[in-house]
Amino acid sequence: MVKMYYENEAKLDILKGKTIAVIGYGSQGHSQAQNLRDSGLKVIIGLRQGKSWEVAEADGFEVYSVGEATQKADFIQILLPDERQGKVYAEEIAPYLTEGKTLSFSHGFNIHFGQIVAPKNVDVMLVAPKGPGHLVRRVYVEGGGVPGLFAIQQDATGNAREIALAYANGIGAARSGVLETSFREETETDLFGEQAVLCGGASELVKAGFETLVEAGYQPEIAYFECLHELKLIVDLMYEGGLSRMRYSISDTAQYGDFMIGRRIITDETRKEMKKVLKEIQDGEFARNWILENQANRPVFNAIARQEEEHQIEKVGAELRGMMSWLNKK
Ligand SMILES: NC(=O)C1=CN([C@@H]2O[C@H](COP(=O)(O)OP(=O)(O)OC[C@H]3O[C@@H](n4cnc5c(N)ncnc54)[C@H](OP(=O)(O)O)[C@@H]3O)[C@@H](O)[C@H]2O)C=CC1
Ligand SMILES: CC[C@](O)(C(C)=O)C(=O)O
Repeated sequence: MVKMYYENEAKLDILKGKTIAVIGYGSQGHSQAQNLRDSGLKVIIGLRQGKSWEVAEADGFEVYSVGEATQKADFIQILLPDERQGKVYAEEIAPYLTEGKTLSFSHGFNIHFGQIVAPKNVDVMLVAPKGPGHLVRRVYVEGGGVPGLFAIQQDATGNAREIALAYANGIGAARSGVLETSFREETETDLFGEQAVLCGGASELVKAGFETLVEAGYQPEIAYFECLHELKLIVDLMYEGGLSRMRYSISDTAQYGDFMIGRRIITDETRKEMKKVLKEIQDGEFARNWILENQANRPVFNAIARQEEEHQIEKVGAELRGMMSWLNKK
């Protein structure tokens, strides 16, 4: 059984009195910064001028340019979009990354694919909550924590593991458990999960189901409830108690579909394609395509984003959710 670290083995002490610079104040940045501050640690924010800067100041943080924040900090947590990290690192972080500091990430993309190469005299690590940023904050405020991973790429100070675990505690991850991994494993599994299953796979499955029902003449509102809304409630059961908890709660008729029909939807073809996607992640083809797409100012990404906004499921969903006053819409 793999070892899980909890608060008792992930003491905050080594980060007490140190300055943590959270670089970026988006989904992960705002949640990690606020959790660390509420855990009693000193946090400053590094940003460019813009929307996030105003939000971080309104949330009561001292905000600096990325270079200034790096200069002032002992621990630098890079929470910028992956595709921008290489440039910002080279221009604004590397010049101030002096001996003994910690360079940390929540995803290993740039280190693993060689876009950032840190000097030998700093610690390099990742501490990654396994969940979306807004939930990292929400769950912490509720008294829990989103579980996390940590990995050490470089231990220049001899304290890197202790520091990583302290950071994991600060963001609340050690409340529910932190697992050790490597940059390679985190990067490849995270990319595979989000591309093939959680984001890519799940949204295509939802749209395919919705389109099938609507094309057959059923009301789009019914199709929305069936294929998108209820998915969250089913996944909640899996999250709380695995597939068996879902099976306990659903009807036997639904369970028949779970056993017999699901495998007609996720076929050997799909599994073959999943393996192909994983191979492209492992051999760097996916990283190259994503880096090149960004260098070309995202022509394909932008075109598909526009088409997706127009999808009927988005319009019907917005109307229905407008009637659900209890929903958290932040
Ligand atoms: N989203 C998630 O839940 C998860 C993300 N991660 C990882 O966390 C990291 C951050 O992702 P995420 O939180 O989604 O990112 P977001 O896109 O939500 O936020 C990015 C932040 O970086 C700022 N920023 C962008 N460009 C620059 C720049 N050139 N200089 C200074 N600041 C800049 C943005 O500010 P501005 O308002 O100025 O644009 C914004 O505050 C990534 O490595 C990602 O893989 C890991 C696990 C989950
Ligand atoms: C599933 C998407 C994710 O990998 C995450 C929330 O962990 C991301 O990078 O946003």
